[in-house]
Amino acid sequence: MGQALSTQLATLVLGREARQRLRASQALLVVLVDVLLSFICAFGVWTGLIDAHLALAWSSLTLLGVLTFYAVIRSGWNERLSPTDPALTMVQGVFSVFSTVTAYLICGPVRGASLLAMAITLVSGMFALKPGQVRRLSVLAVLLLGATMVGGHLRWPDRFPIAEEALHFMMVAVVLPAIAVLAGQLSTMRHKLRQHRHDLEQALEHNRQLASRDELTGLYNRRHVMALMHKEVQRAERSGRPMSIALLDIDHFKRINDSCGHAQGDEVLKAFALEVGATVRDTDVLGRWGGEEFMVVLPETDAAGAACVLDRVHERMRNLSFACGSEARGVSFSAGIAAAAPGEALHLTIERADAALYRAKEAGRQRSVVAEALEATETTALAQAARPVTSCAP
Ligand SMILES: Nc1nc2c(ncn2[C@@H]2O[C@H](COP(=O)(O)OP(=O)(O)OP(=O)(O)O)[C@@H](O)[C@H]2O)c(=O)[nH]1
Repeated sequence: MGQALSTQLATLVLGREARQRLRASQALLVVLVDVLLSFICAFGVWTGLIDAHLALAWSSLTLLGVLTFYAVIRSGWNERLSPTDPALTMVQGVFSVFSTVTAYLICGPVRGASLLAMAITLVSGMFALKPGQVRRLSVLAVLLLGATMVGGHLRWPDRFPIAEEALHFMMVAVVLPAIAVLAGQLSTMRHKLRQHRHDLEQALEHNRQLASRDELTGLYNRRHVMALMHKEVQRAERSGRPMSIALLDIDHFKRINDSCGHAQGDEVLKAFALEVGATVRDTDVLGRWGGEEFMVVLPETDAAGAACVLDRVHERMRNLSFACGSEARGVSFSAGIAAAAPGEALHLTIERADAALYRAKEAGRQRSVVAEALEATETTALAQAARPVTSCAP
């Protein structure tokens, strides 16, 4: 209950989207820092070190500014107003420099303390800005403070004695550029880290591919097909809907290798995989079972439906040819189809498909054999014309 309330509150204050939440929380942190600085200012007023009117004006304007930044980010306008820097870091940095310079002007004898706030501005910029931006911000800060010190001394020599201003300026001129240099180093480290993370993600993706894909054809490998098959069997068991598998084997593939070369054999395997993939449904699973064998898993499809799909694949293969020397050759395949029987172990369904494939080869190749339970009925690619077209719809 309490957690739900705090989640709701966090969503209300920061929004939902992760990046915007981060930006809003950073803007709120700046608001918090400026509220605390306002308290310090109030303490300065109370001790008589800072003029009350000036302190009130400074606090009001500063808080109004940083709250405006928060409101712009929370409303999502930042993404429209500043697509290149949606966190508004640079604008907030410039605002902060001006606000700190103003604090320096109004803080009387304790103005040196406001220089710390300038350092905070640049340090916070280190985490979000590019090195060039932090450099520009530090140059702006040094110049603006320098001008303020000179102007302050010329206008009010008693309040801004030359020795103190020179000392403050030297501090600023050393510390702020040093922060800018550190920001550059931090940015390089961040860049390297990002690059490493990117490389790591790519390596992981490559490993994932290797674990589940066949390198030659790009199809799922046997292990992954098995895993997907198990899932499909479970789904079929739950829904009570049919599911079939088909084991495809290219006919006389050894001859292709022997007479056209292994490299051409590889090309045939790739072309074959493409053709089968283009024929089956997107929801079907196609994988390389090994060598010149391929497995198709057909969810929500009974044996007759699977035979139709395989007939379409046979039909398509008739148009596939490849060059073997100066000769154009065709590719055919045989297939064994098995519909998973309710409660049947997957390896038994595979065995039935394998036995049906064997029968297809035995019967003369370039055909599919459907295994029905323990019996098998034969269909040939040519018999497709005799089937009702509707049952063969893709
Ligand atoms: N080019 C190539 N050949 C492969 C690959 N994997 C297996 N083979 C070859 O595929 C051939 C399979 O031959 P067989 O099992 O005798 O079968 P087949 O010649 O297709 O004869 P049937 O299946 O009876 O029609 C073997 O010569 C294997 O070396 C591969 O990745 N690339």
